[in-house]
Amino acid sequence: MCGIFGIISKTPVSKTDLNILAKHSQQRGKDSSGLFLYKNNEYYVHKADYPLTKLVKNVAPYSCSIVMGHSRLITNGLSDNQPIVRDNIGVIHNGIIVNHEGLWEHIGKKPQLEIDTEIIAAITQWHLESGGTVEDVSTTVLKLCQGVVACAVIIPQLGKLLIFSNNGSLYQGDKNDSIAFASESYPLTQIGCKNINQVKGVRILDIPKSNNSIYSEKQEIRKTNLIPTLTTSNFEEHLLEYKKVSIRRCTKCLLPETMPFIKFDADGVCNYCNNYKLRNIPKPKEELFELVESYRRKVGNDCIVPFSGGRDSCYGLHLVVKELQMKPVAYTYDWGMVTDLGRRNISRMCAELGVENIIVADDIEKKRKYIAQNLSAWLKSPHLGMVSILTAGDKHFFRHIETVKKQTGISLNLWGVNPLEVTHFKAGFLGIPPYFDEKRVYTHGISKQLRYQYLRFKAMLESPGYFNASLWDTLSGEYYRSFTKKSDYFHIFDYWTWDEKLVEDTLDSYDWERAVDTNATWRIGDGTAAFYNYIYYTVAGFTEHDTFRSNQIREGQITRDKALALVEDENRPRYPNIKWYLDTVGMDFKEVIQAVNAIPKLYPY
Ligand SMILES: NC(=O)CC[C@H](N)C(=O)O
Repeated sequence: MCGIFGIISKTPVSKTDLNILAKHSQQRGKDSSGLFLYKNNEYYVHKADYPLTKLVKNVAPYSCSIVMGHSRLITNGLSDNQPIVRDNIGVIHNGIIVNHEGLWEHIGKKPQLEIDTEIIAAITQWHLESGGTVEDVSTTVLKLCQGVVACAVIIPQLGKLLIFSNNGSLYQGDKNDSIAFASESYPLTQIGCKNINQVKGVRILDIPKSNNSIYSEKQEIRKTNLIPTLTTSNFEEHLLEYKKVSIRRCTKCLLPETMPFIKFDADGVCNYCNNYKLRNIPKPKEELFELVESYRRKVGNDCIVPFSGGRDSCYGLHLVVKELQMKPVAYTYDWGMVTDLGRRNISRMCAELGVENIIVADDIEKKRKYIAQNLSAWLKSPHLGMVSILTAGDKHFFRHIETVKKQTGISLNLWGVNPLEVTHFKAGFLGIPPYFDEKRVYTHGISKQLRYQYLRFKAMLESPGYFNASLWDTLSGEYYRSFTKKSDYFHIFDYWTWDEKLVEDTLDSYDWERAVDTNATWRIGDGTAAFYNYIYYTVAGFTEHDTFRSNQIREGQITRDKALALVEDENRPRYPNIKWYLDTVGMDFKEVIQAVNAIPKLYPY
């Protein structure tokens, strides 16, 4: 999530160290920035709506002996920035406190800001007012708050700085006679810290006492709303079509005649069924235990779990911690299309399992602008084979995982990818035939990739708007997705059966949040899915859900009738989610939906 850091020294901080720490923090969030400083016997807060490295340059706090920084991925409260100050207590926080709204009543106080972080200062004050000790502040905060709390709490009146976390996204190290902390260990090694250790629990440091108010510089409020509040209208909701389509389907699974490259045999069974090889047959778990043995470490984390916050990676993280007994780092790439709910589930799981979360956050405004450019181009010449351009930006996930491996020194990756999630059809609509022997692969053959690029280029020529600033972003992401060598990785679901009921029941035990607009639990952390599935359904009469449920039928997990009933429910347009998507990319709901509805259907109508 956000990146936080601090240097607590008796002499002016090193400019080089400060720049390194600020730069690294920015990897974790770059929506806004903040500094907390001590100079001339006073504490100061500076906040800005631009990157932290720029703020450091502008404020130039090089004569200060205490500098703390915050590089924010905004999740709660757009109108506030960090550090927050309340009752003259300063806080910088990484994480999302998922129950903050309910806590205000418990402590008998009222929020003054929108941001969840404020509750940390308020609980601290409440604890101290009720006669609690400084030593126990963190226990009280962590007992009450659900979700990740990795923070620094500055109490000038008492001359104390507390740094604490419930998931380990916080490290501390020594350098000469100063102390430094950061969200990750890597920048601390870069500045040459010794005795670097992970902070799970609390460290209490002495800082100069001051009874004066923390001086807070007025902040600018950003213009682009990165976390729009949902405003709904019946008019818009009614624009969304959901027509029952009468369409020929495979007699065994649900795939319809509009599925690319589908062929039915004399019994009406499709080639996807006839070529299907069972996927959900786990190998003995002992094999995986043996494979990972040499990666285990006595101290520190030993594997990376790619972590989107969706149901499969959340369940995978649970298995890695609870069953495989490993100490993972959960790696998340936030490109601006992780839903608020997805972010909250990331926070819940990491806090509950005590797992460090390394997040790489992209330039969210830019990424969303790219989506808007591509969506506008798409709407000018709608082509189902080009829908995937809307999610091209997330492929940089594969680039950043390499950075995370390098920075943590951990090579082992354990993936929780659902074996039944196969969506051939997206490239199928572009003209790429299904490759039935495919397992879950992360590397596509070069020739397949070239063919894909060729067909896509042809489709792009139909709408010149595709040749926009995002093109390099798309191509470079795909390059990393397809061509970088992947080593030291295993799939959790090669060893544990993927059983939907078990997955959902397990996640419920973590209070995993479900979506308000669908009964489905798949893809609810992905802000793009509701919209692209709306396109597929409206034009082709099926969605990803049909392909997923069809695999479950083939695996013998559910009957065809049950699957049919499920997709009828799951394919319903998800208005709040589609609205969120179009709001975040800044597109007009009515215009976009009317354009989608007007696309000629692929089925008799
Ligand atoms: N990404 C984060 O860690 C967010 C911290 C806090 N919830 C905020 O919105 O600022």
